[in-house]
Amino acid sequence: MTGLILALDTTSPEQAREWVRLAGTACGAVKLGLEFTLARGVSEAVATAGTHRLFLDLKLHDIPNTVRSAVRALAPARPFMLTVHAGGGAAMIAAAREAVEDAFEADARPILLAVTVLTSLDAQGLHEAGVAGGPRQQVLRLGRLAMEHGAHGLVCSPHEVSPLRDALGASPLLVVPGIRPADSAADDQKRVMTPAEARRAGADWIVVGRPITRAADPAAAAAAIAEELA
Ligand SMILES: O=c1ccn([C@@H]2O[C@H](COP(=O)(O)O)[C@@H](O)[C@H]2O)c(=O)[nH]1
Repeated sequence: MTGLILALDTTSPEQAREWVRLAGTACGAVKLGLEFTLARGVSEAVATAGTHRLFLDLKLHDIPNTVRSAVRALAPARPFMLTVHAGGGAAMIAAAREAVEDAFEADARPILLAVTVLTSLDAQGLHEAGVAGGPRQQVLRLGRLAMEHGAHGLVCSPHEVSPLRDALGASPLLVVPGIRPADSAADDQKRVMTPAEARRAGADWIVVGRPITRAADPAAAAAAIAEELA
């Protein structure tokens, strides 16, 4: 069963709430990230998510001590999921996990996700950043590292779901952006698949923003994606 997380990329709480209303029961959680929280703060993110499960996608990436403190600071928000960059390394991921264990109440611990390789990067983008090997190789390397050092799951593109399952088995929760319905125009997302393809690959959750929020009819777009996942 693959769930839909709606990415609410806006600075406006009113707009975010309206998208959630339009998506209705199609979405199983909502994601608020840097754009919203830098403009409005974490408390407003919590208020905007309302009764929906909140994925706080802050992609923390700093020295271990700073990330540990930042994760601790998120405890009052009680997010359902939160993200760190796997590229921050073993000690940073372990520090984030320590904070999840010691700062959150047992029934409110978030799922700690490590972002492997951003879905906006293709082989050329990785090469320009000095990474030898393609996205698949790098995702597998970082995915293994993150899971060995305390992450509960990984953020990856739909193209790496199957290789990750082969390498790491069923236990990592795989959360997958880079989702584009068939016939979508090309944009900044480079490693993409349709919702149905991601479901067949074995994604636990797909993350979808603009294909819903920028659609002429967001409610219909969300319903169509939910249908592909059913
Ligand atoms: O590798 C990553 C990690 C996170 N994201 C986030 O997902 C959504 C995708 O939105 P779309 O509008 O569907 O492209 C967005 O909030 C990103 O910050 C990602 O795309 N890729």
